[in-house]
Amino acid sequence: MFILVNLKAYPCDPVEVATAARDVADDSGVRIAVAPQAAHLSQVADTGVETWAQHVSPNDYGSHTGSTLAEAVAEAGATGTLLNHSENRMKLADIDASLDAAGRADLETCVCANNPEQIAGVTALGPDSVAVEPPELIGGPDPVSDADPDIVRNAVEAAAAVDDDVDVYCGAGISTGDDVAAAGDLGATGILLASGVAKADDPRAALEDLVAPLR
Ligand SMILES: O=C(CO)COP(=O)(O)O
Repeated sequence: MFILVNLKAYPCDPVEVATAARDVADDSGVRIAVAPQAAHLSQVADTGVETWAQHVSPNDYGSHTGSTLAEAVAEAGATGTLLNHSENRMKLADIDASLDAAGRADLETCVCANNPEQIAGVTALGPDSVAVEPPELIGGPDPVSDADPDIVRNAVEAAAAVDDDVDVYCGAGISTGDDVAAAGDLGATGILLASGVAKADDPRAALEDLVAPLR
């Protein structure tokens, strides 16, 4: 299982979380990546942890004020990017163009979607992975793996029907190792989480709990 920690715009210390994630990944052998704010990418990448951007713009170099170029996040040390997060939804054509931009910069890609129907649609665009995250469960106490297991099962099935080379992750409310194990049992090959680590009093302990069943 791949554990992708999205720090969103939470007021946590990105380097503290990144250092803990690096150590827990090294110790456990579990693949863990951290997706900080764009301005923190270099600091996070300097810890040695696998580093992802939260978004890249659909455009190339040029007159695009305020954009986050795929090339720039790669130069800052990112090796992957989220796209179309529930809190940063994109038009279909822009997801497609951002996937092209990520490809030019050699970034791994994970496109988020609300439900299995959208998962099928974004899988057709050819990302490396997709992540199903029901918006109503994001940031809440109930893990998607318990609260809506069918959405995960159906997302796995929907993606496989389009392209079975695309990995399917799930997220929303995941915060414990039991949640990670349950997501794996439903067919997900990774999880996307945020508050369970970024808002934890002890992010290192939270990460250790997440990987415990995977050791
Ligand atoms: O949106 C998410 C990850 O990108 C999920 O957030 P939570 O883990 O806080 O529910």
